Amino acid sequence: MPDITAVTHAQNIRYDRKAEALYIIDQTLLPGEEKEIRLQTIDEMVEAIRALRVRGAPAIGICAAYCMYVLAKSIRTEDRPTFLKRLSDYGQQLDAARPTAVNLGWAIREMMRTALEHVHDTRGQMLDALYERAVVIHEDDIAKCRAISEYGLSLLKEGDGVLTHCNAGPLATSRYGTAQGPFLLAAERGMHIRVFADETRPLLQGARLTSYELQRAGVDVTLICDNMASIVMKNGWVQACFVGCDRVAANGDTANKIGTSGVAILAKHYGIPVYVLGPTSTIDMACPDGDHIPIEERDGEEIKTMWYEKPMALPEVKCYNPAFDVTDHELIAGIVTEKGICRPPYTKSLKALFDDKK
Ligand SMILES: CSC[C@H]1O[C@H](OP(=O)(O)O)[C@H](O)[C@@H]1O
Repeated sequence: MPDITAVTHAQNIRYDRKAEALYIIDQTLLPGEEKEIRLQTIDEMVEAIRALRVRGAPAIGICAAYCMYVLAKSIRTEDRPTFLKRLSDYGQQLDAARPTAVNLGWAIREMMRTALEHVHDTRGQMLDALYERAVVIHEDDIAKCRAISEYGLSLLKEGDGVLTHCNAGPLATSRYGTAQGPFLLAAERGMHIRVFADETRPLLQGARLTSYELQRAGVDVTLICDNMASIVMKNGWVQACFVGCDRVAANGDTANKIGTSGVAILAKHYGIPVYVLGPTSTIDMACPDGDHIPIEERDGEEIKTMWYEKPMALPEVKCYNPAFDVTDHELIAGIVTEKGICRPPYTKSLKALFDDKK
């Protein structure tokens, strides 16, 4: 029996205030095992982000915010300059774990700003402020994902087919998700949307996570290999593509999981609109275009051996394993944020989002 709420409200990141402990669901074990692990030390936190035990731009930011609180509590000094230096050093180690998702650095800077704002308070008052900021970052994302899901669903009608790439559901965010949020909202409302989920080589976020989330929520999901995207589009089964984002540049160029730009190029060929869905915290107005987005490169073993009983290539074979690529803004029909759907020209429509903040 589908349990939509169990999916939409899955606690991928949980801070236990009584136990004073930070827990995450280890996403590297899904879908076979749903296991919480505790993050206590900087090394455990960096490893968890680097190994994608916690992953997805918003989720990484939320986790980093709680990590900064946990680390602040571990700094035993009453000398405030020393405290701030040590917390800043921890923040730099966390930020270096993965370079592409802008939410990570954004959350760390937000926590450092909070520490500075309370530098003349007592230690207890500062720690309370840091905890409260982490909770606000977490709860804001819940509200943002809900709004993004509503705007995203407004683009679809009963019976539509949608192709998605990688995972941008509750596991990658807080609740509902971004690119997958509209599908869960549709399921809640009894609306039939057919989702084609790319497996998303090499780490299989689509196979392991998206199909796991959508199947359990009772969404009509079909898992395909990445090289099948063209045929499902050609068959007329796809009316739109919904993808997440890790960093959106000021001109609308968007970094997302490797393979996204290929999906967008295919979609343009078949006349299918591509929508990027993500919170404004993923938009980097200081980044002029996609050429300025740092692209994380990962270990080639993720390609050659990670999922196979026997290696699929000779050990000496070179690999190229970028974790993301950049989709040109001209291939994007709209960028769906919690503030609404931005349409081209993005240099204007994205800027307007932040002008609203004033
Ligand atoms: C809601 S952001 C999800 C975004 O993050 C994923 O990357 P990763 O699995 O490496 O953290 C992917 O790019 C998704 O679109």
